[in-house]
Amino acid sequence: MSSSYFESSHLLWQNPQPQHANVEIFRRMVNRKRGLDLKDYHDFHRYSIENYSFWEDAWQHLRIIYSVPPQKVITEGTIPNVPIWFPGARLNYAENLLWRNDDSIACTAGGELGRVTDISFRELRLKVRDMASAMRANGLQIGDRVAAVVTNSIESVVLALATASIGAIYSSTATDMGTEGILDRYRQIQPKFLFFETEIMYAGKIVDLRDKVSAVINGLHDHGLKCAVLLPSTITGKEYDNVPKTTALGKFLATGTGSNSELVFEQLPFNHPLYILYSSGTSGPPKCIVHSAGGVLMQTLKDQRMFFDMKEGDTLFQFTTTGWMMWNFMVSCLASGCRMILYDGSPFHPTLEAYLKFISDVGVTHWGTSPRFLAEVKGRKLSPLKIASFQGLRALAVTGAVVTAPLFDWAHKEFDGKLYFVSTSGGTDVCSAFVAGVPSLPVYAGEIQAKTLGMAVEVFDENGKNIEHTGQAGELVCTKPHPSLPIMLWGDTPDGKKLRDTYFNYYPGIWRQGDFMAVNPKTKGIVILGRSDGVLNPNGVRFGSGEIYTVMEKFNTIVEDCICVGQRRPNIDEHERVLLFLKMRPGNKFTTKLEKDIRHSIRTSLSARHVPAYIFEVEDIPVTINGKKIEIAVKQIVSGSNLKPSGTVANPESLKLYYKYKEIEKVAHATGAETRAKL
Ligand SMILES: CC(=O)CC(=O)O
Repeated sequence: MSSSYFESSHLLWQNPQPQHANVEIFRRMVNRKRGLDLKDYHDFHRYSIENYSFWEDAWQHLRIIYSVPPQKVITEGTIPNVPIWFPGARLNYAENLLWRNDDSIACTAGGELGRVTDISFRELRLKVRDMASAMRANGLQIGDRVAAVVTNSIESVVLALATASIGAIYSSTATDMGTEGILDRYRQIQPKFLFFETEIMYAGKIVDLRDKVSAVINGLHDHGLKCAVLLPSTITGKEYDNVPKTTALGKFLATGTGSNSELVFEQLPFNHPLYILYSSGTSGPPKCIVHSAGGVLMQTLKDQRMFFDMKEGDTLFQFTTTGWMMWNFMVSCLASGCRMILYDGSPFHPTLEAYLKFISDVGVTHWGTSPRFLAEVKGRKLSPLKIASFQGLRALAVTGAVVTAPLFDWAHKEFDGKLYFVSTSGGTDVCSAFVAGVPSLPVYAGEIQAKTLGMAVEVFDENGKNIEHTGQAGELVCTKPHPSLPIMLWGDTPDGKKLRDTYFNYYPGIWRQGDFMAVNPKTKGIVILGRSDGVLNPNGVRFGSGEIYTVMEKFNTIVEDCICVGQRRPNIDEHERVLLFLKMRPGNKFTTKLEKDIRHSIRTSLSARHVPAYIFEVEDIPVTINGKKIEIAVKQIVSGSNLKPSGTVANPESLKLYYKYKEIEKVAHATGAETRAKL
């Protein structure tokens, strides 16, 4: 196993006033309330995982709005390992987000067209009231599913909150999801209501979605759909009402009682379902992960306030579509009295500069983005501060993929060393973070600072032994329950067999996240090395693709993107072979010299055993519509499987490029890779 994970780690940033961080205020409150002497974040974390009373403290500190208090913190549920949190409590997620009924701005929406729209908390509440009233008038009830194929807009926030106010369950996908991908999801959850965009703009192109609407409605025939509502064009505002079996939004809203109605927040148990999110579905049908209203509320608020250090009046811009859990995560910031920025469209259109300027101009204090995006800005040699002032920006939060030390360094330098760089990792499965930045702890480049409060994260080896103290990499597991465990997988048996098989079977009774991680014994910082099903294992040395990506960061002005996978052909290969595929930036050539430099860098930064067997140039790297590299599909293809691309793949054609590598010897010979590998 490699011990190189922390070699490039170094101190990058320290909060000049750590005592003012929300997490420190919370720690002091717990000390006072419980008569404890928790000295620092690490003490606090230990307390939080050893005492369920921590969650009672969090309930109080996060100021959860409820009508009936809980009888206790936790009790056994019907699905083994998935307890019921805060039994007896009654609350409503939407009520917790809409308490701030004033004229401050709740959402600012922008996009490629350059139009910026603000909506106040008061106006948002009225819109939610009107939507909920129409939904009720059309028969929506507690527990019904509302599905949406929508852009990241004010309307999509209204839909989610109106649904939640009624106690129905909301599920959205992005508009670029293919028809089959949408049907794979919505056929399973059988929505009663469906909301669909009709016309959108992406990368400067007008996309008419009406054929997709028809195909989805036909595909949901006999799956319980009662009402399909079309949103007006996001470009012209025009209402389309000529798609069979649909109603235009204006007509739909007119069926409600509008200003004559009150916004009613149904008072529901803590673990009442709120959202259905989906596993990526790149290697099988997507799983429908049901999250509870209380669980999402507490965990997202905890993460935003404690780890992003968000305070009332702050502004969060999370770049996301409505099909990624970060959208659901972001929406909760309203509960902290914060504003959120909703951006719809490509960050590269009309220009990357215009997009960066937008973020600065709308006064973002907390900017959530992906390492891939930052790597692109870096690769294009752009300096954000030369484009805009970013006044007010305090935190840069990155998630969605492995973040490398050079990327931390670049961001730190580019923002004059002033930003708190928060790297987090969690997932759709928990709609929150397992590990994240902690604003009162030093930031080390290349490391995520700590495990989040209440999350009993450990590192297990293949035999279920905790190997965290060794600094070696293993599986990220969570050994105790927390409030945002999925309450069920939709369509599962009552005893939760599918849920248990998915998360609790590999290590009996213990949550296995499917990520490969290591903890630095010196700093307690964490590195996530990629998905554990993509772990590379040539000649018995196990490592994560993230280690190779860290090295490849050095080449990012020449190589636009890359993907590293293991090839294992049953009955042909004795050992796994590591293959690295490069997509070159336009105008750059894949040369023997570049390959030699890459091999040298990997050998010296990691070890000779990390050096890929072959390096190839490819035209495209497959990614999900959330921008994640799809290693598992490429691994399966090059190892000889035939794979039907799922609707989650943003560029399904790209997968075809990898089939020829099944016959690796032939391709290596024909492309000269065989000779280059020996140089
Ligand atoms: C918080 C996350 O971990 C987001 C993701 O990668 O899906």
